[in-house]
Order: sequence, then structure tokens, then C-alpha cells
Amino acid sequence: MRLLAIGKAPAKSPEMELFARYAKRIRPVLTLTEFADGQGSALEIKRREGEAILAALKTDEFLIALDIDGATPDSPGLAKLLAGWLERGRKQAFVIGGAEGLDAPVLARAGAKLSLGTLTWPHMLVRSMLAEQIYRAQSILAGHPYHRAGRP
Ligand SMILES: C[S@@+](CC[C@H](N)C(=O)[O-])C[C@H]1O[C@@H](n2cnc3c(N)ncnc32)[C@H](O)[C@@H]1O
Repeated sequence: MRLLAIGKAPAKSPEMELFARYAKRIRPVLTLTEFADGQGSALEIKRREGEAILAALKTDEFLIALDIDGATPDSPGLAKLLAGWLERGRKQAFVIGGAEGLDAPVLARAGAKLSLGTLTWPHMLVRSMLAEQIYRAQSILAGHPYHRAGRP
């Protein structure tokens, strides 16, 4: 399972340390492939970043785009989605855009779009939020008590 993400974060940054905390708990481990921020106008940035993402994708990878307009499952719902994607037997690749968002061809290539709500989050934070939710989903599927379904 891997994560394709726009932007290069220093390994020792708080964002990367938080991402690593959750990514290493995921099985198989969630690996990160970073892409440099695109240059030029907003349209050029999106196009260049999109081309780099599409060039890095393998044909057998099932792409899940992090997109504000995507599906908004709760955590048990995400667990079911993950289980369903796994059953298809294809390797999963998640993608997070940069400041300008994901280009249309990347969204068109995606087999699923996942939203973390209607708020716009900084892309460096979305990495950790996604990794935590994948770990939470795997804990739910494994019956591990990490996820507490009860509410006060
Ligand atoms: C700063 S946001 C880009 C905002 C851009 N104007 C747009 O509309 O997509 C950077 C990336 O973080 C991810 N992202 C930010 N907020 C999100 C959310 N609520 N749900 C899912 N992904 C989100 C998306 O992959 C997005 O491309």
C-alpha cells in the first residue's frame, strides 16, 4: 500500500514524525512517494503535478484520491471500503494533491475518491490524518480495541 503526495517534507519535521507514527502501524506498511511542488501558473502546477503522479502509477494499482468532494464514510464505513478494495486483489495507492489540488486526469484515473470532510486541510496534515484512519480501519477489521465505537 502506498501514498503518493505532492510536496517534500523534511524527514525530521513534526508533520513527517506524525505521519511515520501511524504509517508504520499499517500492514502492509504504508510507503510514501513524494513529488516536488509544480511550478508556474495554478493550471500549470496542477497539470505538471498530475503528469508526475500519473507517470508514477502502476497499471495494476487501484487509485484512491483524497478529494474534498469524495465519499465521506465514517471510520467503520472506511474499514468496509478498505476491505472491499483489498478483495479486488489490486494494490492500493492513495494520492494527496498540493496547494492547487489534484488535476482532472488524476481524479478521472481514481477508482475511488475519499473526503475527510468539507473543510480544506493542509496537504501535509492530510498525510497523517489518512494514515491514522487507515490504521483505525485496519484495527476495526481486526477487532482490535483501538477504535472505541461508543459515544459518551
Ligand atoms: C490544500 S488542499 C487543495 C485545495 C484545493 N484548492 C482543492 O480544492 O483541492 C491539498 C490537498 O489536500 C487534500 N485535502 C485537503 N482537504 C481535504 C479534505 N477535506 N478531504 C480530502 N482531501 C483533502 C486533497 O488531496 C487536496 O488536493
